[in-house]
Order: sequence, then C-alpha cells, then structure tokens
Amino acid sequence: MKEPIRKLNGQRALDTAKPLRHVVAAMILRGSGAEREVFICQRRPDQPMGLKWEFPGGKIEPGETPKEALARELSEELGIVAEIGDHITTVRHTYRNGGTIEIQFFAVTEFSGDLDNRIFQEMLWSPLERLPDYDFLAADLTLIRDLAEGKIL
Ligand SMILES: Nc1nc2c([nH]c(=O)n2[C@H]2C[C@H](O)[C@@H](COP(=O)(O)OP(=O)(O)OP(=O)(O)O)O2)c(=O)[nH]1
Repeated sequence: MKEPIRKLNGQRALDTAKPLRHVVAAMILRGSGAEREVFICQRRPDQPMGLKWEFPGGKIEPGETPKEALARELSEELGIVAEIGDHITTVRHTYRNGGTIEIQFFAVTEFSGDLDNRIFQEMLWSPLERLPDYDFLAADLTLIRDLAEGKIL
C-alpha cells in the first residue's frame, strides 16, 4: 500500500479524504395499514456490493435538486414517471472502503407507467415487516429495522 501512495506526490491526505457522496432513494409504497408494501431492488452480481438489496435511486448530479435526481433515477432504472413525495429520513454511512454517503429517502405513492426492470437482478414488493429477510446494503439496516417495527411511516 505504501508505494502507490508515495507515487501520488505526497498527497496522502487528499488521497484518503473521499468526498461525501449525495444519494437519493425512493420508498415506493402501495396499500395501507397491515397491507402496506414497499418496492425493493437487488443489485446485479457484477456491481459493487453485488446482490445486496436497496431502494431504487442513485447519486445526485451537479445542478439537480434531490427530487429532480430521484425522478431521473426512477425513470432510468424503472421506466416510471414518479411524483416524489415527502422526505422520510436522511442517513449517513461510511463504508469500509472509506467512502461516506448521505442518502435522502423520499416516499413515492404516485407514478405512471409500469415498473420495468432495466438494471436490477431482481425486484419485488415486500411487506414492511418482511424487509429484514433481505440482505440490504449496510447503510440501510437501521432504516429497515425501524420500518419493520413500525417506527417509520
Ligand atoms: N440507490 C440506493 N443506493 C444506496 C442505498 N443504500 C446505499 O448504501 N446506497 C449506496 C450504493 C451506492 O454506493 C450509492 C448509490 O449510487 P449509485 O447507484 O449511483 O452508485 P453505483 O451503484 O453505481 O455505485 P458507485 O458509483 O458508488 O460505485 O449509494 C439504497 O437504498 N439505494
């Protein structure tokens, strides 16, 4: 590890300080009460953190508001035109590779178009209490537990 860092001209601090990545993700909801379900997606095996489950979304691009970014991601990933609803929560997480992400979660209850799998391994509707059965990305685990226990939504 020492050799490649030295080659970077002594900029070790810059090399290790990765910028915060701003991410948005959707909780697409249907049904109510005990029937309430949320739409979840599994990453492909060849992606980083492959086969983990997540909420559809992605990184905010320069010049986008969080809601604009999420609407774009849902169009690209699922082929839907979504109305981005209330902000639910924001989570910060540092992955083992040293990268920190901040994820803003929004509710989506209205959209047009059929959910079309454009990039995922698998996708499905899950009852909230069944979410802990899926192997979610580490940043999502507290949220998953809170959703399953009825503490959020
Ligand atoms: N969409 C989504 N991303 C999540 C969730 N939880 C979580 O840690 N993430 C992380 C995975 C990615 O590092 C990042 C999402 O950005 P992205 O979807 O554009 O990134 P990506 O898979 O291409 O991965 P990369 O560019 O960071 O290597 O946020 C989640 O529930 N949904």
